[in-house]
Parts: sequence; structure tokens; C-alpha cells
Amino acid sequence: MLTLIKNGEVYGPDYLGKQDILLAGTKIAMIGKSIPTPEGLEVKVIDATEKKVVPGFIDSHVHLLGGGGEGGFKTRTPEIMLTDITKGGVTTVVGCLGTDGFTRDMKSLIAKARGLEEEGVSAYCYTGSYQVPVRTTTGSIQEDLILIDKIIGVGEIALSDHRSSQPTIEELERLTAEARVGGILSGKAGVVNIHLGSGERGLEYLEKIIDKTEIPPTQFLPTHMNRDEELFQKAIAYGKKGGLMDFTTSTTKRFLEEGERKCSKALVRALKLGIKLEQITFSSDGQGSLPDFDRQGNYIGLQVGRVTSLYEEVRDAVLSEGLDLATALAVITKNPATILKLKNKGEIKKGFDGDLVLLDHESLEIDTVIAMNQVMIREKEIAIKGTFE
Ligand SMILES: CC(C)C[C@H](NC(=O)C[C@H](N)C(=O)O)C(=O)O
Ligand SMILES: [Zn+2]
Ligand SMILES: [Zn+2]
Repeated sequence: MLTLIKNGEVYGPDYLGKQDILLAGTKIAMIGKSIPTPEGLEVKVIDATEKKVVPGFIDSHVHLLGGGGEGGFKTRTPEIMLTDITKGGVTTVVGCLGTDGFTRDMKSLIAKARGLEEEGVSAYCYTGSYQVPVRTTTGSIQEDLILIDKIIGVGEIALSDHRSSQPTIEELERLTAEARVGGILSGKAGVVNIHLGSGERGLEYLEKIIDKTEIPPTQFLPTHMNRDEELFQKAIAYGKKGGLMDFTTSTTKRFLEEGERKCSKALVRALKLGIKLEQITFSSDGQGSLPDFDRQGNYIGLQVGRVTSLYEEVRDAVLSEGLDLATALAVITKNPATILKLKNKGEIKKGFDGDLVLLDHESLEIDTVIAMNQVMIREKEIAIKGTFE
């Protein structure tokens, strides 16, 4: 199937100017000025005049099965549906388990990722959950990475949080070493997605491991680094040592009042403080719980994370914080693709996957979403059965 997207302002995420883009099969076949409509072939032509064309968004931390439970059974959060993902312009997700790594398991997570792939988006998983030792599928982290295509790393491993399994630094070193070697042997990132709570120890374990072992800082993708000012400051110090930082875009009014840093502002501040753009990503924590505890650790209530918050924060960074679009887009396109070694993802380049989002020129609202050259949302209309094909 051929799709010709005409005359859009293209950000790959770097600005490429007015270009036509030809999609063939599931790939970007050509990018160029005024590509002629191929004769005698069935081509879907999309007029992107007055639109910006950007890479499909990558959400590196989504509770595909739902999560939660921190307030008891009634607070389990719901499984994600395809349109929860595509209406946010997201065309690639990485699934994880959280606090409840007991009633939700890796077999279900892998099956859910496969289901989403059948529906047209790209989906991967981290093996494990908050807990250490990591509950794998094959019995070993290395074999999960080597044998199960959907598994690209380990997580979300909880540190500095009252809900963590209180792992020792040796246990964390060991599982990270296993993830690294499993990644190397399978050509994957083998990244360890770390859940940071607001505990005093903060990033201590990670700093010690990258200081005293051969494990590089890029082996860790620590998330929730914007959850409060103290952790944000620690993240900046960690970033100066080459550490990566992922900011969580799902939030609540109360969290922001309690000191959580809004992602659009955290991005601008981190750049101003000298953190390099390629060290920074956003992820949504979609369908994960956003639980509230008092100072004594008593449960107060919870809300549910939304994948749509991912691009909302990027759009705010541009419209409210004055960041340029190419810079803001990088944290949900090229950066996660590079860090997680997601081949052919995150950029508008010949040979890369046909994952594209068309934005309204002025409002930057999502207009059309194309995943693997299938139109999932067209002129803001959501395809009922997933795609318009
Ligand atoms: C970053 C904050 C706001 C949310 C964060 N969510 C999770 O980690 C996922 C959740 N525990 C689940 O298992 O569904 C948190 O709880 O700290
Ligand atoms: Zn988390
Ligand atoms: Zn989470």
C-alpha cells in the first residue's frame, strides 16, 4: 500500500522544511520536494499543506495491563485500549508492570503487546516489575532478552520508595549486569527502567554503580525524575555525570501543588542547567496509578495515568515555555528510540518505519496519526475499528 503525504512542514524531529513523504509497505520510502503521484498504482494521497509532519511518538513507560492496587483491590487501574494510545499520537509503546507484579504477569503483558501489534501500533515490554529479584518469563533476565523478541529491557524496578522491595545495591548491580549482557547478546538496549520514589537515598545506588563498576550510565533509564524538587535537583547532578533522566507526564493537580515539576517546565530548566537534550526523555506512566500517600505512608487516593499527557507536555513546552518544536519533540521521538535501541523508530528517515503524526500548523493539535503506514486517526476522527484501511 502506498501513501503520499504532500507538502507538509516536516520535523524529523530536526526541521527538514516543506517535503513530500512517500510511505510504502510499513516503511518511509522517500522524502523529497514534490514527489510525483506514482502512475497506475493505488496511492492514498494526504494533503499536509498547513500541517506539520512529525515522527510518531514513543512512550517508553506504559502499564499496558493497568496497574495500581495501592488502595486495595478496588483501586486496580484498567487495561489500555488501542485508541488511548493513538489519540495521543503515540505509535510505539513499551509496557511494564508496577507495584502489583503478582496478579499481573509477564505472559499477559507480552500477550497484550502482541495484541496491540495486531491492531497496528508497535509494542515492546520490560521484564519484571517493581520487585527484586526480577520475576522473569524464562527464569533468567538474559534469556528473557535473548529469547523473547518483545522484551527489550528490565523494569520498572523501584528504588527509594516505601513500596520497593528494598533491594541491596549488590542485587541491583547483578540484575543490571544481567540486563546489559542479555541486551548485548540480543542486539537490544537491555536498559533497566528504574522507578524513583521520593526517598532520601534518591539516586545513590545508581551513582555508586556507574562510579565503581564498568556499567555505563546509559544502562539505566530512571523515571519519575520530576516527582519533586529534591529529586529533580539530584537528577541534574546525576545528569552532569552522564546519567539519563525520564520525566513522567501524567500528573494531578495535587501532585503539582505538592511540588511535582511539570514536565514542560522541567525540560526547559534541565536544558538551561546544562543537561544535554539527548539525556532527556518523557514517558506517560499511562494506565499506571498515581497514588497519594500521607507523610506516614497512609493511602489517601489515586488517579490513573494517561498516554495523552505525553504529547500534551511537549506541546506545552512549545506553546507555553517557548521551546522550539524540534527540541521538544526529541524527548518523545529520537531520544527514547536511541536509548532503547528501537530500530527504525523515532525519526523521519528513508527506511525508517512509517510512523507519522500530522499536527495543525498553529494549534499543534494532533490531526492525523499513521502507524506502520496505516491511518489510525484522520483529521481528528478516530478510526472505529482501529484503522481506516
Ligand atoms: C510518578 C507518580 C506520580 C506515579 C507512580 N506510578 C507508578 O509507579 C505506577 C504505579 N505504582 C502502578 O503500579 O500502577 C508512583 O506510584 O509513584
Ligand atoms: Zn513508577
Ligand atoms: Zn509506572
